Amino acid sequence: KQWKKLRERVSEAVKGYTPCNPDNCSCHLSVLQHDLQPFKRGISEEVMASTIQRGVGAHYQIIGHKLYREQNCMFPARCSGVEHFILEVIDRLPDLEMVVNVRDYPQVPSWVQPTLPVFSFSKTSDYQDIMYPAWTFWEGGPAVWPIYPTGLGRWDLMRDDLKKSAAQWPWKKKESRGFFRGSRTSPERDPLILLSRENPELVDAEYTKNQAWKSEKDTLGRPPAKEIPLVDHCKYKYLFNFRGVAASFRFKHLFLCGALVFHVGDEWQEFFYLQLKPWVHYIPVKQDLSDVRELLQFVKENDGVAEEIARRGKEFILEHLQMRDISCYWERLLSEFGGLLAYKPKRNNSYNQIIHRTSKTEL
Ligand SMILES: O=c1ccn([C@@H]2O[C@H](COP(=O)(O)OP(=O)(O)O[C@H]3O[C@H](CO)[C@@H](O)[C@H](O)[C@H]3O)[C@@H](O)[C@H]2O)c(=O)[nH]1
Repeated sequence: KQWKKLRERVSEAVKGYTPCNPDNCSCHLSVLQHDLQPFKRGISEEVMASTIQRGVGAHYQIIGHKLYREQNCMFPARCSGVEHFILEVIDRLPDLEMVVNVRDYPQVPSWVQPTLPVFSFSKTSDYQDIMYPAWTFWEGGPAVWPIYPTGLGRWDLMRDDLKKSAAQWPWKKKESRGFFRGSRTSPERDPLILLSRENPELVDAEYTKNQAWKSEKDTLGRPPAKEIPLVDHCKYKYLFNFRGVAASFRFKHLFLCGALVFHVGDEWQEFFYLQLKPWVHYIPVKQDLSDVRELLQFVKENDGVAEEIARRGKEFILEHLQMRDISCYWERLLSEFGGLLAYKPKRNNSYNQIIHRTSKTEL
């Protein structure tokens, strides 16, 4: 009786949910249409020039199916992760140019006019950046010692590893506990760490180091915890996702464990988040975590409901976040963006052509 309301919330959400059309990455299409809306009357050469001049990202040009970039890229591995996908689809792209922000934080606040076209991987509704699939689907993700020394990447390989681990940890074998490992990139994570210290049976959540770690203050007064690879998260039923600086890359991985994802806060987005629905695919948790105890209790006492949400979440990522969906999103995004340029971009001869030795995902 106590859980009637929450059970109803789940069944209503499931009833109201229509699975999206998997053809041509159409699932995520409304996101790029929304992001490109401010530019529907065209992007002039002047607007593009002032975007480039602001220096908030790397200036790319695609001319005659070749990719060129200004010399500088703030994070070369991130640029490389972006270029991988562009090169995959370049034969089908029109001539265009764009500015790609490879920092974590978005750059185009909604209140600033005119809206400048800047591509960023993540934003909140306070920003008008154009979202693109993050570099980390290929390379350039955060380096975590000793588990991901060269940086989190290769979503294709990660998908396989996580699927294998999920098979070893079917729902019935998983431990009925909340789990989180990560660094203190946002203090919004603190309440879960504190809850774990108070009630380790309910949730096992600890801070690890990142490159910015200086003292125990950065791990909330305790020594940093040992890093746990994402595949080893699969032995727990309830996995937590939080924003960090911007969105956290871990969100997509957690689903593939076949675990129930507790998604804290709903401000920070990546291009695929919109199609994941609260109660259908994951458990939404208030940003201040004030409802987390109740939610953990609910899923423990309604194991069948929890298992079904976890199953739907995993299925969504398996079906709609494949490597081909990433390439397809890039292609549609850049094709439509190119169509909005109100001028013909001219090649900057000081830029080098970008050629990757392996630009095919299968290699
Ligand atoms: O023991 C651990 C610790 C971390 N991770 C993973 O390592 C990645 C990095 O984790 P964390 O240090 O917590 O950073 P995040 O806050 O998730 O991500 C930061 O780093 C990203 C790339 O730099 C940014 O885009 C985010 O906005 C920023 O908050 C995540 O995928 C974690 O799941 C593990 O698998 N096991």
